[in-house]
Amino acid sequence: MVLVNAWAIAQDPNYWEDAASFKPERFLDSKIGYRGTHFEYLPFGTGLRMCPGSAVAFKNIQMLVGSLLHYFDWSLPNGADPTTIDTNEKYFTTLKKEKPLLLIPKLRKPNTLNLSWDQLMVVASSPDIAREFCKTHDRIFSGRHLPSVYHNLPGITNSSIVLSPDCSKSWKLLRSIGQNCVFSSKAMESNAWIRKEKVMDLVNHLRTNEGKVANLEDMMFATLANIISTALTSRNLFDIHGQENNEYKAMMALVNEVIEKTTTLGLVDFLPILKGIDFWSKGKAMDLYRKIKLTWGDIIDERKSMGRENLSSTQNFLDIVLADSTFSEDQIGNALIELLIGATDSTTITTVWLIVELIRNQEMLTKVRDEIAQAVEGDELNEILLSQCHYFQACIKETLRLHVPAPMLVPHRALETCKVNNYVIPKDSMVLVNAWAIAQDPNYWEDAASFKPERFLDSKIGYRGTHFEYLPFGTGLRMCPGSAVAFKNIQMLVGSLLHYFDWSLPNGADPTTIDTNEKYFTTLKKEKPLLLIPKLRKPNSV
Ligand code: HEM
Repeated sequence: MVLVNAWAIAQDPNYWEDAASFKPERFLDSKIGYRGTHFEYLPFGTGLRMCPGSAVAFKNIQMLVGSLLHYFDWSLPNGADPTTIDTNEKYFTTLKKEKPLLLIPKLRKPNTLNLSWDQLMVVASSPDIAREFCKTHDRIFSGRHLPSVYHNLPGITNSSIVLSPDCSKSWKLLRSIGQNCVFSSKAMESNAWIRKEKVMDLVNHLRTNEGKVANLEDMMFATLANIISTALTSRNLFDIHGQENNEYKAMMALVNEVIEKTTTLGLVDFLPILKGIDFWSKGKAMDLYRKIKLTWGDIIDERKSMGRENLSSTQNFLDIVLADSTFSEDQIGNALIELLIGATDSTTITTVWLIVELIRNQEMLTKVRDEIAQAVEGDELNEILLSQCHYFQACIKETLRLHVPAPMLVPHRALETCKVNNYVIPKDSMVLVNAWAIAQDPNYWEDAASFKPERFLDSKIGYRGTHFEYLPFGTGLRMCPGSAVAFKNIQMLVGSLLHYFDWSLPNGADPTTIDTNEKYFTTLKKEKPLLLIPKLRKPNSV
């Protein structure tokens, strides 16, 4: 193996004066270029295997950084001194800045930036305005903005429910297949065994690991992923008992990476002017395609090998889309990934906060357990019995109010110019509904910052999008179709974990001191993982 140490060469004091300093002047009036003809400077290599993209890279860097410096002033978070910015590096095959580059932009000359290059954004922060956007003008605001990463995945929008740019034919087709296989009351009833089986898999795993610290967030995520992947494809994604296996870890990393890639917005989402030089999204898109194939490739191949006749008899989501020749394999992979993310990410967040709130409030926890025990009365826990537990359901609703998992829902897009509340909202504006602010509004919620499940007892307020002061699942045409599924999953999963186990914090810490910091990007999660120790409450009841 022959390595050319371009780093050492570029630091060689025989060729570079004061080599460790950043001195751009050395390149002024110098003939040294990056095309591989000056052997003391080889950032792109040289010879036959030299990087063919050197000039493209140079132009991209020039345009991207040039625009960012021209249009914005940049400061460090918390007003830190720019000269103190961290310059540590990390090295594997490339040499990167170790910590992420976090900076705050401020427009330098607001008038020099043509507004049509910007993305106009409108935020609805009260129930009345949310009603205007999502009920009165529902159809007009039923578009979606496509995150930049998807601009580079041709054809993918035709296989999307969440990100379909409008309520297109393929959106309707996929929503109706989803309705048949997952969302409808009939589908939920026939999938009840899946919920129970996957939750009991987790209960049994915890039983054999009694007394050991459990990363409950990961385990609940894996359980929810198995519930949805079994409903969609008749296969588990995770072996819940093999959490130490490399296969489990690789799948967890893969799914988390896909979630991060599809939900993270890039700079180009806010500054569409950068579209032409957006190599960040292009790279991400190609990687995403590969990851989606890795996640579902085997499962799709397996189902295909069963032959059409057998597929139609089983009738899960994958079988139906495979039998219908409308979708390519890439598109099917995308539809599956989207439903996997939709069904796991927000639901896991809610299960985590529900457990945190109940563990901090022992009185409420006892009330929930007594209610479940009374409903079960020596029987096996099941979702029909759990549906009689009104206080527990009120706790779930209150968790969805106080910890709205998608605080701004999923961004909507104006399909036409429309007047709302005397403001003209131009076509293609991004519309966000601030469901978080609405759920904290003191005009609608007394003592809004406190966890008080009682407020939902004897209240008509439900989560189906008809009460505009409470919109955890959105409302209108683009409302979450999985709200009832999510509710049943949370009920069964958390109900079982509380019924079968006592939970304590590692190192005997006081449960009231459990960390409740949040982190926000498109969803609002508990910042640190939920680590708890299970102890069987009634060993013979499992
Ligand atoms: C606690 C759990 C969940 C929460 C808080 C949640 C929340 C949401 C929200 C806020 C939206 C966007 C609504 C809007 O833009 O107006 C959405 C869309 C969606 N959700 Fe959920 N969701 C959850 C669980 C689920 C589950 C379990 C599934 C599938 C089984 C699912 C599938 C979807 C899909 C497919 C969409 C896209 C709808 C469209 O654009 O037409 N979600 N969800």
